[in-house]
This record gives sequence, C-alpha cells and structure tokens, in this order.
Amino acid sequence: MLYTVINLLAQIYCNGPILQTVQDSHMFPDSKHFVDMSLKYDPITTLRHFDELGDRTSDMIILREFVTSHFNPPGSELVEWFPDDWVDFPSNFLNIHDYHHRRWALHLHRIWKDLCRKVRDDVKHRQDHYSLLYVPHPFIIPGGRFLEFYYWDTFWILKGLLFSEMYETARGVIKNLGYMVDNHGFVPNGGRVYYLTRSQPPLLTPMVYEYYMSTGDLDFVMEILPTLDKEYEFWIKNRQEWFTDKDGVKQFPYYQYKAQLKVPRPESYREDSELAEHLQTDAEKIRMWSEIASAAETGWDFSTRWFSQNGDNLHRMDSIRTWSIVPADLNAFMCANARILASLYEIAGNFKKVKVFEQRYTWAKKEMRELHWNETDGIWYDYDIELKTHSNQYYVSNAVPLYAKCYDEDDEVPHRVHDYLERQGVLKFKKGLPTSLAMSSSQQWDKENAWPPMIHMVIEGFRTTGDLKLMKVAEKMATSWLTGTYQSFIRTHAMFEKYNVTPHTEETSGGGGGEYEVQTGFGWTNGVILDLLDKYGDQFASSSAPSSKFTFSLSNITFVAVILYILF
Ligand SMILES: OC[C@H]1O[C@H](O[C@H]2O[C@H](CO)[C@@H](O)[C@H](O)[C@H]2O)[C@H](O)[C@@H](O)[C@@H]1O
Repeated sequence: MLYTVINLLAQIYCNGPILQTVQDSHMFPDSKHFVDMSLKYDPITTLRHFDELGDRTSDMIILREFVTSHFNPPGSELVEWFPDDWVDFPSNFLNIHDYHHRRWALHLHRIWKDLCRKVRDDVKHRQDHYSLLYVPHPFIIPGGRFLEFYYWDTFWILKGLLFSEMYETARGVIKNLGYMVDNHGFVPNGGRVYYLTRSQPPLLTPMVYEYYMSTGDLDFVMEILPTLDKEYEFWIKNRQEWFTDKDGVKQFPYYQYKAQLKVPRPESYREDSELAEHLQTDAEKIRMWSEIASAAETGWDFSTRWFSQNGDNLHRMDSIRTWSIVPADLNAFMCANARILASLYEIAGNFKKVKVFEQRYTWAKKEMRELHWNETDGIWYDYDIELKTHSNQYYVSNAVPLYAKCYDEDDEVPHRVHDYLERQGVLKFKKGLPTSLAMSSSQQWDKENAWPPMIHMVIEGFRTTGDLKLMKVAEKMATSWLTGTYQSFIRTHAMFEKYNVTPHTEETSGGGGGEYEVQTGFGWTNGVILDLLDKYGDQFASSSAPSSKFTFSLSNITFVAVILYILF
C-alpha cells in the first residue's frame, strides 16, 4: 500500500513532466520550494490536469496558475507544536555558572519551541497528497529552508534536548527514525519522499545509546533494538563491499555511500541538470546523478572530498567520484554501531547477537587500521578504492575515528591525531577547525566553513581520552567555539548552520558557499552549544559579553525573575 503511494508521489515530486517543467522554468529561486508544496488533488488528477494543458505550460502565466491551483505553500502540512516536556528552567542549566551563558542557553532552550513541529493527521490519511513523510511524534526541524527532520542532524539535536531535559521529545525523535526503518527499511536523508533514495550518516544507534545514558530507560532500548539491527542490515545489504587479498579471499568488509539516482536531485533539480548538460549519454548522466546523490548521503554536500584531487579537474564538481571513496568517518560510524549493538545485546542477554556484533566490531577496527590509518602521518584518511591509495588531504572528518573510538587501546593514537592537526596548521584557526584546506573551493563543506557537528566530534574525541593534555586541548577548542558563536549571536541574534572561521577577521560569522544561502535556526548548532555548556559550563566564563552596567543588572534581573517565576 505505502509502496504504491510512494510510487505515485514519485511521479510528481521525484521525476516526470510537472517536476521538470516547473523546475526548468525557474519559477522559484530555490529548487527545494516546489518539491515541498503539498497537493490539492490526488497525483493522478494532478498529472491529468497538467497533461490537458499540453504545450500551453510553456507560458509562464499558465504554468504559475497551474501550480497555484494545484499546490499548497510549503509548511502547511505541519503544525507548530508546543513540546509537553518543555519547562522554563531545566535544572541542568544551574551547571552553567556564567549568567550570560546561562541566559544564552535559556534562549536556545526556548528555540526548541520555535523549531518543534508535528505532522498533521491528514498526512497519515492522505499521504498521496504530500511530499512530507508521515512520522507519529513531534520533532525538531533544523530551521530555515529545512522544514522536515534530517537524519544526522537529529543526533546533535538530541544531545541538546537531553541537556534541556526534554526526554519525552528526545524519545519521540528517535521513535520517528525507527518508524522510518520499520516502514521504509532505512532512515532516509530527511523526511521527504524525494529523500527516499538515500540515507545519511548512520547515527540512530548512537542516538539510542545517548538517550539510554541520560535516562537509563532500558525498556525503550529493548523495544527498539530489533529496529537498530534492521538498520544495520540495510547498510550491510546496500552499502557494504568486501576487501579481498590478491587471491580474492575476503579480508574485511568496508562501507561506502552509494545511492542510485536516475534523475537530478528533485530539491536541486536545476543545479544537477545543468551540471550534466555536457554529458553525451544517459548512462553518463545517471552515473553523475548517482555520484551527486551519494555525496548528499554523506551529509557533506558538497565538498572537494568527493571531487578529483588532481589534474585539470582538480576540485571541480563535475569530476565528482563519491563511489571511488571509502570514507573514514562512515566506517568509523559503522564501527561504533557494531560496538554499541554488541553491548546492547549483552544487556538484553542475547549472546548469539553479541558474537555477531563483536565480530563486526573486530572487522571494523581491522578496516580502520588497514584502509584508513596512515602510519607516517599518524591519522586516518579516506581510502581511494579506485586508485588504491589514501586521499592524503586534510579534512576534519579524518579525526572522526577518534570520536568513534575505533582503534585498539593505544595511548599513542590520540596524541598522533593531535600532532597531525597541529602540523596541518588547523589548530591555529582560533575560532574553530576549518572543514578542509581546499581554498579554491566554493562548496560549503570546505575551507573556512566550520560545521558544529564536526567541531563537536573532535572536541569529544579528545575530551573522552582521559589524557590530561588532550583534555586541555578539547577544553581550549570548546571555549573558542563557544566564545566565537556567542559573540556572533550577540551581534546578529542568529544561530547559523555553519560558521566562517577565517583567521583574517576578528569576528566569527555565518558560513557561506554551496547551493543555498546560509540558514539560521539552527537545530544542530544549538544542540552542540547546549552539550558543550553541559560539559564546560562550570569552567567557561564570558570574556565577550556586553559589558555595560545596565546589561549586567538587566540580565541578573531576568535570571532572578525566571527563578522567582519557577518557585512561585
Ligand atoms: O538541498 C540541498 C541539500 O540540503 C541538505 O544538506 C544540508 O543540510 C542538511 C540539513 O541541515 C544537512 O544534514 C546536510 O549535511 C547539509 O549539507 C540535504 O541534506 C541534502 O540532501 C540536500 O541535497
């Protein structure tokens, strides 16, 4: 049933004459706008009405009239939702000693209410009218143009919700992703029908682990465990290959982002059509669109990481070759998934499964050592499976295996990672780690853009080593990030999805590049700040807060007022 509905919807939102005509007409400046509009009639009627217009759809006035009379504006399928478990002052925030930061945290905490949505019941009953996929529980959207849930964003949103003591909402967002696995076989990139051809970095199992660590809610873990297992199977079945020795004997499995797409991404239809314009054959175009969709699956859309690293094509988007890359971060995530699932099955007393996942964990660590670890440079690199070599370039993702703890107990490894970052000169970026050093790139997952999830993983990677020197490194990074983003917030009153950390200016500002304007809101940014304030709020003092006496007393009054309000 659901399969038939999805197929029908695909004819409107993923392919077909309406999508192509509207997107090619440049009716909306952002290609995502059109595919987020819900239908006024069912897909078959809509297609028939469009067909009846014949050639007249080349007239912009007629086309616009058709869109207005057959589609609703984006967002009308969602209700703004007040989360039941939201309280004015979560007691965790008492741990934030500096009142400026506490006030900032309270502001971010309030933003959860602005970003919380519930899918209207009508979507459940008439899914064939909506590109939005039905999920049963309220959830947090990233913000800006992103009005649906996003898979890997949810991990950092969840971290923030847990610090905000919104355990019910946190459980709901996890359950929604589980609902995706149960109904669609995997977690898509985001909650739209056009995202059903690809996933995103697999962090559902780590989310359950984080939730369990904060709540001790074992019943929920046991309930969702089969779904987590099912998601792991999706990655095995659809994204796994075996590394073989020269005699063809299997050594260990490895994972790649590998989505298949025969058409341009619907939400960036124009951009992808133009990129493939020069290609002669359908096969070449399909390959390029699949490489692009796979890059979107990485979460790093787009980055020179997926483009040619040399020659005339250096760092050009049309040289995209995601299928040739074995990403260090994806394999680290799969490794962490295997380790967590082995522990959860142990708690469940299912020792057969413990053995299965322990074996997968052992393989994953072997894969990390043999394909990614570079003994000379002391870091993990992406592996180029076509050229049979390390990618050998600095990307902040090189440090993700440290966060995922995907290496054998060895005190040296974290220090070597630190030394590598130092040698690359990226620790000199005072405001935050740059994503890459590919200065000629105009992509958003490159150069001096710093992304909250990556900053968080590096900080956590060092903080959790237990090594005093590296914990200091983590603290310094966290303090710089908090200071820069706080100053930016005071100046702009906005939280950005990514930040520019160029050393050439004093101030941290919103990032740039890529195919859309920098967005504000912003789910994962706020989640990361709240989690860092959880970890460092008792030590971190604002050097940058507004200094006038008036602001000082006003903020104290605000805080006292909040406390009085709670007490009485
Ligand atoms: O519409 C273009 C792309 O937008 C998304 O990617 C970016 O935003 C996401 C939400 O914050 C984030 O998860 C992703 O890492 C960003 O690059 C979307 O995920 C892409 O699939 C889409 O093509």
